[in-house]
Amino acid sequence: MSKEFHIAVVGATGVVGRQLLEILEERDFPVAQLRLLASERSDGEFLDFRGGSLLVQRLDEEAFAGIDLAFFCAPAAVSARFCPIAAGAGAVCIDFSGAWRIDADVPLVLPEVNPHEIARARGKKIIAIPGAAAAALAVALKPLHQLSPLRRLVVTSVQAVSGAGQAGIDELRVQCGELLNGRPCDAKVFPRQIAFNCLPQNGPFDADGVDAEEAALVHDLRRLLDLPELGVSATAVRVPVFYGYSAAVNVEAQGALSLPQARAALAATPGVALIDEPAEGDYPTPVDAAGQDEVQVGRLRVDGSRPGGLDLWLAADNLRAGAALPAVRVAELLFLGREE
Ligand SMILES: NC(=O)C1=CN([C@@H]2O[C@H](COP(=O)(O)OP(=O)(O)OC[C@H]3O[C@@H](n4cnc5c(N)ncnc54)[C@H](OP(=O)(O)O)[C@@H]3O)[C@@H](O)[C@H]2O)C=CC1
Ligand SMILES: N[C@@H](CC(=O)OP(=O)(O)O)C(=O)O
Repeated sequence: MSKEFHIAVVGATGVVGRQLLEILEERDFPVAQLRLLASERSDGEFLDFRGGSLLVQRLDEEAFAGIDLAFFCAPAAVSARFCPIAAGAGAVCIDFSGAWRIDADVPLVLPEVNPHEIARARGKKIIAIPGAAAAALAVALKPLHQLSPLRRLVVTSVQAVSGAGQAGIDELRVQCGELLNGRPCDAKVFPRQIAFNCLPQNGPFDADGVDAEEAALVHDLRRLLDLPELGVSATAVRVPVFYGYSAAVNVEAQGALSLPQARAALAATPGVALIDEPAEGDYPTPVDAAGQDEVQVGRLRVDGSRPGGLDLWLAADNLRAGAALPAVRVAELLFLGREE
């Protein structure tokens, strides 16, 4: 009989955690035992898995005994504290948060983009998954970089409220209801009203006015593409969209990027869906990307203002394509030797 694994999911009740359970089920990951962990708020709740109901338990230091693989889909502070504890108990940790991505000793893996990092990940106990924005961008930009090395990017990152977890979704829903009924609304999760608005802020600003999400996007993208010197100018905007990450990207490559070449390279890339029929009004949107495994790319245009210039627009499901699916693929590569 093939081996089955003892798995813990920290943050199982969150939006990423629930998406992860769905994908483990869909892809038939061999699970001997699934231990669902969350904060004390969810202690005693049940979540569905493979037709049954599993109890959610409060995360504590004893939670990782006998666990082979622990997915961490909780806030970064939880990962920072508990990944070493889980690793000490013998588990391999796959972390979705930003806690470990800047640690050069921790592999940052996205199977479509840097599968060679999997070799480095073997033997490591903590492995990081990139943020959803960097993941979607890296998948779409790698084939263009292979055509002509990238010199500089200008990215406007357009992020759904689900990027801020279940609380972000709830805040948009409540604010829409209040405003449509002529009542004032409170902002608790986001810094200002998000309903019917756009906020050029996703995290705290540093002393230079750079938003934490922008800095993380630049860092993760350079690391994934193995281009530490890549010029990236990023602006992250939170928009009143429930699900789906999108971005407008201006690419400057070292040599000319022709449209037919770029289209052919993107169309041939696993993990990319080229949706680029502007005359028929066919282009990616976050609503269409939600629920899909691929990063959708379209609106390809030559940027005639500079040599090697190209503009594009992309959209991807931030929870699925940008987070839970890459994490399960990493687990498949590490534990099952499964290749796509
Ligand atoms: N949302 C997205 O698009 C993406 C998110 N990520 C990262 O994934 C992680 C999870 O995000 P997301 O699912 O959106 O967030 P949610 O807020 O929806 O879920 C957070 C989860 O963490 C649990 N949790 C919170 N505090 C603790 C604690 N002290 N101890 C144990 N569990 C705790 C929550 O449990 P409870 O329900 O009991 O509160 C819940 O299960 C974050 O690190 C985020 O940055 C990464 C890529 C994309
Ligand atoms: N921060 C992203 C979601 C995400 O990718 O999480 P992380 O910060 O761990 O990369 C957002 O707000 O939309």
